[in-house]
Amino acid sequence: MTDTKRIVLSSDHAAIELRQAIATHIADAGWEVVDIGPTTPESTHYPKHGEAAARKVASGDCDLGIILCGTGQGIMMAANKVQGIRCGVCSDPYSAAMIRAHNDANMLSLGARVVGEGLALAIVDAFLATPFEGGRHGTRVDMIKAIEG
Ligand SMILES: O=C(CO)[C@H](O)[C@H](O)COP(=O)(O)O
Repeated sequence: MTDTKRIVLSSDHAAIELRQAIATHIADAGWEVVDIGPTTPESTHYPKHGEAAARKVASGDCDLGIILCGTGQGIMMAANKVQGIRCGVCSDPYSAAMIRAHNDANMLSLGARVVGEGLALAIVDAFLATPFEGGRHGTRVDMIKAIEG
């Protein structure tokens, strides 16, 4: 585990069970979990949940975020509209490690209709265990930040 501790979780209706499994898994591993729901299975709209989680990270209230929808794609798109957010969708642990190591991603997105629970937990573990490498990757992340203005 890095020294980052506080993780916000959110999803739409397609990913409530997987989100709750991830919350339990990372809390058991010692992370502080801020699960902002939703908790009921009614159909909802992923942009508002992606934005809400992203604002927790962008404000500094949380260090990292994990968000989920059916594919992980829509909620990732919403989160990335918030200034300061770098969120990637991952379906494998290698990519999850690399978005931390090379891209300094502060949010991970998962598709609950794409990955099963075991793979999702492995992806989350890789994301949370990997620090940003800096160096040449810092130059490139600074270029991403400059696009935001
Ligand atoms: O993956 C998603 C967005 O990228 C959503 O979870 C998905 O579009 C929801 O679909 P439905 O309303 O049919 O459950």
